[in-house]
Amino acid sequence: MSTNKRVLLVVNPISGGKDKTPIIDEVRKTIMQRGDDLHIYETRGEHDKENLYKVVNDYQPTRVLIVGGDGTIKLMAEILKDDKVPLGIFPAGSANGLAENLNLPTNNSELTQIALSDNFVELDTISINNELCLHISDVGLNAALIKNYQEGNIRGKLGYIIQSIPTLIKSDFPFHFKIEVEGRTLHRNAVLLAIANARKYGTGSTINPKGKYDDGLFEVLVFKEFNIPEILKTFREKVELSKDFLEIFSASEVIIECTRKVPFQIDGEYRGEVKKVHAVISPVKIKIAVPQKKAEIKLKP
Ligand SMILES: Nc1ncnc2c1ncn2[C@@H]1O[C@H](COP(=O)(O)OP(=O)(O)OP(=O)(O)O)[C@@H](O)[C@H]1O
Repeated sequence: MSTNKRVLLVVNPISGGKDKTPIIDEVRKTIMQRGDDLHIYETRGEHDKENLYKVVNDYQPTRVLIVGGDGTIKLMAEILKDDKVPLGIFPAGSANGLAENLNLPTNNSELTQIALSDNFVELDTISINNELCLHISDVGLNAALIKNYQEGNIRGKLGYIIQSIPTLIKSDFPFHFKIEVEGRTLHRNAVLLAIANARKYGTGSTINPKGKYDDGLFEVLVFKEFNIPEILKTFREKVELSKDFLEIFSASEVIIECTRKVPFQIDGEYRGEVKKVHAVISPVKIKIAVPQKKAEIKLKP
């Protein structure tokens, strides 16, 4: 067990509509038992980046624990910018896309032990339109759903379910995309085009069965039709999806253009409508504490 760590605990009080007190209490207790030092920062939703830059500079944490969803993990990764300070994650968002891929337990005491442990994975990140993406970004139907969710006032998975039917009715899919990938130019009609570093969405749906977090590549996923039986298949552990439904390209860079503006999201945060998306694998890697073995098996299938 390593001692004398300076642990920064970053808590998003609103994420997932859940009370974070039991997690904070568990972390406080464990840190005290270990004789480590703890500093807690609660996000406010405004000026968090500037505030956290200052906290990191002043406190010089040796470990950062995050209680929140992908948005909060991404915020911290953007501030730390490299893999020197490992992260420990407590999935407490509405849909925990990144954590869904790491096989983390749900029990707070186990999560705390893992978050402070020295068993790590190093994850690739993607720079998309000059913004860091850790998990999945997409243009099309899913981004429209995220926009409607963020404009609605019900948090958590229920909020997404409530918005799904109106999103489907209002959305003007399919969209026509020009895709420049690995020296080829392709034209595709699609309902949704995703750039994925991960295998699963936060809902647990496996959309990128061959995805590896640490191979220096991401996948471009072209969902060509809105096909409910195929969508339901993605919730199984071993997935074989039809090529008429989904086409996949592995790449280190892609340029996507659409003839009209399409809703766009990065790691669950809506970023407006765009006509062009440029994604390239980023030099930033992030180091995350994970359970021994289990996560390795998943990440290197
Ligand atoms: N105290 C706060 N009040 C309001 N918004 C906040 C606060 N702290 C953080 N936020 C917002 O929370 C979002 C990040 O949430 P995160 O991804 O961690 O969890 P989430 O449950 O997935 O979020 P959401 O339910 O909004 O999808 C950011 O948009 C950020 O601005």
